[in-house]
Amino acid sequence: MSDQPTATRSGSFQQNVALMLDRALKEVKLEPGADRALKSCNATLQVSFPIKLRGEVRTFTGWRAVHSTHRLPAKGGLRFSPTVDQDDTEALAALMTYKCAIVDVPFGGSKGGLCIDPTQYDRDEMELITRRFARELARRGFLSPATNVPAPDVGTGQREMAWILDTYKNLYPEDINYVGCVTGKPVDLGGMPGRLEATGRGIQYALREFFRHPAEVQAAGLQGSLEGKRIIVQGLGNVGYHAAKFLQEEDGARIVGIIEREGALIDERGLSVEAVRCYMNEHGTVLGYPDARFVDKGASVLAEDCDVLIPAALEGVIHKDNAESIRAPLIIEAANGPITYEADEILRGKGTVILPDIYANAGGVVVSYFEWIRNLSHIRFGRLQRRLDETRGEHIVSALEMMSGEKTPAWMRENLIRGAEEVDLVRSGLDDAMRVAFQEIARFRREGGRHLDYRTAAYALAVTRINLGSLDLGAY
Ligand SMILES: NC(=O)C1=CN([C@@H]2O[C@H](COP(=O)(O)OP(=O)(O)OC[C@H]3O[C@@H](n4cnc5c(N)ncnc54)[C@H](OP(=O)(O)O)[C@@H]3O)[C@@H](O)[C@H]2O)C=CC1
Ligand SMILES: O=C(O)CCC(=O)C(=O)O
Repeated sequence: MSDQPTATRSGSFQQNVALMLDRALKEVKLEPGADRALKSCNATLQVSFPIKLRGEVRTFTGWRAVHSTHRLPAKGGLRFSPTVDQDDTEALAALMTYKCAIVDVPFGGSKGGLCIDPTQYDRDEMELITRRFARELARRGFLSPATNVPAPDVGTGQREMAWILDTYKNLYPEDINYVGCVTGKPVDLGGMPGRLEATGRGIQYALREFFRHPAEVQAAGLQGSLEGKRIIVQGLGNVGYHAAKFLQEEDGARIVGIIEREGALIDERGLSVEAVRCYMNEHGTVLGYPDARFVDKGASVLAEDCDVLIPAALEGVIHKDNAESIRAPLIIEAANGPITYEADEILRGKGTVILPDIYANAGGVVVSYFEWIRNLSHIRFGRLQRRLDETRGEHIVSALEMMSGEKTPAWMRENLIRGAEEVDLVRSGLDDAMRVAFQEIARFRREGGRHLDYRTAAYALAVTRINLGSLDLGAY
């Protein structure tokens, strides 16, 4: 029944990322040897720590990899999963370096992970374990607002970020910027409205931008807008749920398939994302969900007919053994590394258009950047000018009414006088980041007569931006 991760990958996650980088490096001129510097992690910390639980001592192992420090802090999520290991953590840290460069966020790349199955521990036990892990990271300089700032990833969320923040604050109360030691924390504790859904929102904005370019849409064998497009999403966690929900509710897309751990739900008429999520929250599974066809072997649904496929769960789910069967003409990588290098080659050969992870799922880190700036500036965005903007809006409405002698319609009045709330500013900044990055990648892939796929162009553009001249070249 269970549909466990099906990653059949030749080579490790890191080797796959390195192969993708190699392909892009053919498009970029670098100093000799610089490619090796780009492939290796600057530092990886491994910690193992014992905790007494349920009358016995249990030992937990975790990692925090720092891929690059050309900008500081190094930034990236923290994953709690039984499959976490050093190789995956280092691969994910490298992706963070390229991702930050693509969306022009001034961070180095980092990622962390704790090898644990969070479902096996209760809330108090998880708090104990998370706080201890945070202490191990902080004591060794792998957690601080200046050098290394974690965020949520698989198996972690606002709750874990709050525990980490509190642990750091207790260790370093004299650090006036302590609130910025993590992002993705609860809004009450200095988190940013809009960060929770930011990665999913970024997927929506990336797709909207793609569909604003008819030539790119046509090249994918599609036409029109997102309205009515048939979408299959894998993983209804933080990223997958928000992406699918916004695309359905705000763009009129039809979610015809949802693939979860225990199997998949299919409905050609469109599944209600909200209803499925509510069912999952209540029952802990999609098993037994009414009003949809259930497919036992969920991963097989990746190959079902649809317009857009959104893998939003795990790495390596599209691999050499299933790539040929994928029918979606457009794949947007909401997860990190869902397509292996070999599968990517097969899909490219078939003409499948892939919007790569280092662009597509960057919405999270973009809003993390806003959160970190807000924390360092100790003031919420818009606090100083919101009422001023509203007063100016009222003056404009009064002037219009005086000149025209007519009453302004209520909806127009509301739009003109309402000062932006913080979440409006966050969405606007995120939308801008996703639009600009898409346009830059699209330009780069065609520049000088080139005809690159989006992934190769994104990697090449990132490497160009990382500006090797500013890397740590030992000039100390
Ligand atoms: N959170 C963020 O801001 C960002 C996340 N990402 C990436 O997005 C991906 C998802 O992260 P996130 O949404 O945060 O993680 P979550 O843990 O919130 O969600 C992952 C979802 O995938 C499901 N899942 C696990 N295994 C399978 C499987 N074999 N088949 C189908 N579904 C499965 C999980 O089910 P279950 O709960 O049963 O395990 C869960 O619903 C990861 O690759 C992450 O690195 C990228 C950028 C930012
Ligand atoms: O928000 C962040 O800092 C990092 C998000 C992340 O881990 C990712 O983009 O993979």
